[in-house]
Amino acid sequence: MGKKSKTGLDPRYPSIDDLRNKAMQKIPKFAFEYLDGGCNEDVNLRKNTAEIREVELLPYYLSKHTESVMKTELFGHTYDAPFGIAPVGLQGLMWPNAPEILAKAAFEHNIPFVLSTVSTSSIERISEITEGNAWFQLYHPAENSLRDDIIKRAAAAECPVLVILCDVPTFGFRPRDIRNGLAMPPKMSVKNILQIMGKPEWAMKTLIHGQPSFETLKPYMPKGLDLKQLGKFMDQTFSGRLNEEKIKPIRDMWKGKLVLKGVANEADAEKAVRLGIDGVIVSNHGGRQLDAGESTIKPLCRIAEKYSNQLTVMMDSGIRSGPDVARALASGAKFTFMGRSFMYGVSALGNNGGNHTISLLKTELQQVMEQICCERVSDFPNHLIKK
Ligand SMILES: Cc1cc2nc3c(=O)[nH]c(=O)nc-3n(C[C@H](O)[C@H](O)[C@H](O)COP(=O)(O)O)c2cc1C
Repeated sequence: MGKKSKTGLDPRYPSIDDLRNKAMQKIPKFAFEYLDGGCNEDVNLRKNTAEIREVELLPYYLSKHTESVMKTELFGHTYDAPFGIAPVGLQGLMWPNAPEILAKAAFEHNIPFVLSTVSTSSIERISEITEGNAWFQLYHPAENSLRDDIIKRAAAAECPVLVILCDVPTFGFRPRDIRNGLAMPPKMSVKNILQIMGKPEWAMKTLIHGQPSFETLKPYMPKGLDLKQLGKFMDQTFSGRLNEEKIKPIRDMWKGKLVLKGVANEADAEKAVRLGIDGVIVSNHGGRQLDAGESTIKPLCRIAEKYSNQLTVMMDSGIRSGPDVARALASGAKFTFMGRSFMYGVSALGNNGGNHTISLLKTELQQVMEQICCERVSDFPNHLIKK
């Protein structure tokens, strides 16, 4: 651990970019490129952050200011900050034990942690760490019996929010992963072994924690699958294409809050309202699915304007700083999520990565709020410069 600054931050990493650079040094290339990349030519990946950063905020320096508070009420819970940790698959491949490290940090900071179906810790373990506060993201199973079983487990684990995903009807086309022959567990090609040998801490920690595996799915997987069989199992088990017929029974069965993630236009938001969904995450999966699509800030503005009174409108994709969170909130998001930012943090700093990244984002966001004289998160839209 480096020396701590007054804010509790490690002064060597005062930005998400610093954490990204450190993560690149610490983890094998195949794992870093899986985390860092978008799809095809990475056009949408770059646009996500670039276009959020075109949003400008107005400061009101002479206004009366008492205090700036970033606590945010969402689905009946008051979180300490208006951002959470988005679901990320294969987390333990990037850094051993990553989902548990991040879930613990999220719990301690009182922000939401969302566990992916294909993460490397189980629903039950993450629920234990977060005392039943973690959300769960469901990849849609092909078989109804599997769907029902996983939903029952999420309910038994007391997850308050179930997130269903509509933006993965097909696997994204990701040239780096194809070149790297990315597989779970990692393929032991000569190239990959050489990459692992160059990252001794990652290799040692992976040895200690064991090879990452899909812990939530373990009960349904035949034992001893080789790589080819594992790929076939995943293809047969999940059918990512969501539609209204598939959502209806989930809505009937799930008594908690239901969130649709991956919404990218008003027509799907309209359907979400009709289906009785509680909230949407306007998202393009961090630019990993449709390179020719819009950056998320654009549909966010349209969807928030039209549906904020019927749905809780949230957003992810491209957010890399406190000012970015502020820009998204000013553009109409009630809450925001980040995927890569937290994974860079945990890959760079291990056990302290979650805590450091959350503290960094909170410090930056607090500074923006005080700078522009914004006392409550809900006041951000009053600071938006409309173009
Ligand atoms: C490596 C990686 C794996 C992901 N896996 C999942 C997943 O399993 N389920 C899911 O709903 N979203 C997944 N996402 C998308 C994130 O939940 C989130 O939408 C995205 O990371 C937001 O963009 P950002 O990384 O720019 O913050 C993944 C994203 C990344 C970077």
